[in-house]
Amino acid sequence: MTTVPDVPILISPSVLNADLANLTDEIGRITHADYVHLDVMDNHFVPNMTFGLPVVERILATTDVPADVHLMIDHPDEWAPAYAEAGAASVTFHAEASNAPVRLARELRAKGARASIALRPATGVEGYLDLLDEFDMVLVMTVEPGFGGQSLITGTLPKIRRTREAITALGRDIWVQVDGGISRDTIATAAAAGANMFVAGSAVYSADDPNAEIGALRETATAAYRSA
Ligand SMILES: O=C(CO)[C@H](O)[C@H](O)COP(=O)(O)O
Ligand SMILES: [Co+2]
Repeated sequence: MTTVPDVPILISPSVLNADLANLTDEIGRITHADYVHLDVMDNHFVPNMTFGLPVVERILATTDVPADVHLMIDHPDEWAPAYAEAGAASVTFHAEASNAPVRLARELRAKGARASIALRPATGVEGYLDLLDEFDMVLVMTVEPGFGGQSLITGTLPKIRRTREAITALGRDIWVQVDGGISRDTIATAAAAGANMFVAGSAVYSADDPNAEIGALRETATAAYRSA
């Protein structure tokens, strides 16, 4: 982890585009990561399906890298607490899917996880600014959730900026995560807008040396965040 004034710069590789039949080995290739990002999809909230709690539990049991679970599922109020109970360091649920985001965040925190709320590209942050204190992180989706390997939607950058401004005004240590289309070409823009935690799937797993790629991403983001 690198820290710029008050803010840790964190790289969380997504295993979505890794070899899902060899997850232990694939996670073993990202030992320089701060977190491992686990995309849970249910084929209802998004038009794709990955893995669920039993697989996440096995990953948690076989890796020392803290897990950053991204739930792209309906009914997170019902399902998310089990991921915290299983030992995920951070649990992110979608604002669009939750009926009671504050209650759920409190439950996740009570179970020892960082509580995080995700916003699809079309979901504004304004409705959540008064609730920021209830969360440890806001995930600003930089692609439509569902698939890896997409291009970052630049129209999401103002939302990253607005979220960071509100957090700074509050004076709290709340992280801003970006997810989707993050690579050496785009990470500086997202960091300069105020993101401090970066999910990168295809950029890390298509690299010959995933750990070297993580280092390069972290270095670029740190420089961009500092100079913003
Ligand atoms: O949540 C996600 C997709 O919904 C993934 O985390 C994300 O897309 C990572 O993949 P890439 O870095 O290849 O865009
Ligand atoms: Co994700």
